[in-house]
Amino acid sequence: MALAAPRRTSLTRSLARSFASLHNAPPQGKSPTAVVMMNMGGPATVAETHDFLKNLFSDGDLIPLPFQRFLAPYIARRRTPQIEKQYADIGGGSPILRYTQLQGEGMARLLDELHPETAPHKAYVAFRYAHPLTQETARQMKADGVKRAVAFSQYPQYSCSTTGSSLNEMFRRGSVGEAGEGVEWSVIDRWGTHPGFVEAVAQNIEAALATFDASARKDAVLLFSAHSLPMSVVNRGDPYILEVSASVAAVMNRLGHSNPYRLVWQSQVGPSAWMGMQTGEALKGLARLGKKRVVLVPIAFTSDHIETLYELDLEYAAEARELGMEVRRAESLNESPVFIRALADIAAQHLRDCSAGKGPVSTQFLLRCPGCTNATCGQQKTWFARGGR
Ligand SMILES: C=CC1=C(C)c2cc3[nH]c(cc4nc(cc5[nH]c(cc1n2)c(C)c5CCC(=O)O)C(CCC(=O)O)=C4C)c(C)c3C=C
Ligand SMILES: [Fe+2]
Ligand SMILES: [Fe+2]
Repeated sequence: MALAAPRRTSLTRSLARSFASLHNAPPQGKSPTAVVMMNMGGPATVAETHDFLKNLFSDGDLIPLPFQRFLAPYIARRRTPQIEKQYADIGGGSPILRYTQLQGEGMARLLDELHPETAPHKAYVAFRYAHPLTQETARQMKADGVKRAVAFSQYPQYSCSTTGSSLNEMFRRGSVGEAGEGVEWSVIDRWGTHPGFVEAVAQNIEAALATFDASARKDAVLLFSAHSLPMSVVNRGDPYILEVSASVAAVMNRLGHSNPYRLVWQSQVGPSAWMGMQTGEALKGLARLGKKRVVLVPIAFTSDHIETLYELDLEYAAEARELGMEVRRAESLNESPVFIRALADIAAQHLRDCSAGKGPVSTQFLLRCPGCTNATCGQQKTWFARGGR
């Protein structure tokens, strides 16, 4: 199939780089407090898919491969056509940069009001596999003369394969001065039960439920769907499964348990064992049991991506319709003002805690997975716990 022309052709590499810093330029003389929005990123155009996949498969914190330097480009090349088609089908690229930019700008503006002591705040985007890459953002921070920086994971729930990988990369860059000399760092590593995040998700579920006939609404099953994790990662003690479950429990409490629900897992890659039950299988099972109304709820990512726009909306929704089901999807957090306020609140509380002497990292952050053998994880945690020194 011919690929659709990229819709966001203006989102080229150079433009993406200029998005590394988002907020208004700080007043002359006062260096900004950097709030670094860390996430995996996605190809802004179809043409960037190969580089995105190559960076992703080269990351030993996400996918440890034998002979990684040789195998990663090979796997990326082979996988590119299939994934290019998916990005073409969702409109020509990933919207993650656009939404992270919008969320970061809104957050920084609110943060100036909520915590004027550390103003001006400036949001930076640091992606692990797409532009602006962590190293590009680090250089921008150095150019801006940043002296105080908050590494703010944009994954609500912590996994060593996601947040851990982003922090490892920032540690590798920051510890050799790429973000500037003597920068004081602190970390926001997880916030999956923050009331503002929970409220934003709950409101999107309520909006989806409202589209069903009033008489049928109460019977609809809420199917929370999160990116799965290989069992090898789960079994070394990674906290992601627990933390996603805690998010779901908090959202259901906020909804007053208005509907029956399950947490299921999507997007597994390759032949190894992954956390289940898989979202597609769960839909089939519910249809078999006569449960024909479902709301799919993305719970582990803060904006749309191929897992929502392609896998949930195109693949699973089509399959479910064939099974005679009525499926809705709760909107991703994207431009939600409730969510943007939550981000600002999380950052403000963190800065208050730092000022109160509670230290640059959370207690939970310091505990490595019991089965972790990745030396960088240990060095990275020690470095951030010392404020980046
Ligand atoms: C919380 C979210 C995510 C976790 C946890 C996660 C773990 C994880 N992912 C892979 C392998 C791949 N993931 C890919 C794409 C992708 N992954 C996430 C999120 C999480 N991944 C997102 C949002 C995306 C899509 C990005 C976008 O559209 O903007 C891919 C590439 C696509 C593909 O080839 O299918 C791979 C590969 C592993 C191995 C893993 C845990 C160890
Ligand atoms: Fe993934
Ligand atoms: Fe780890």
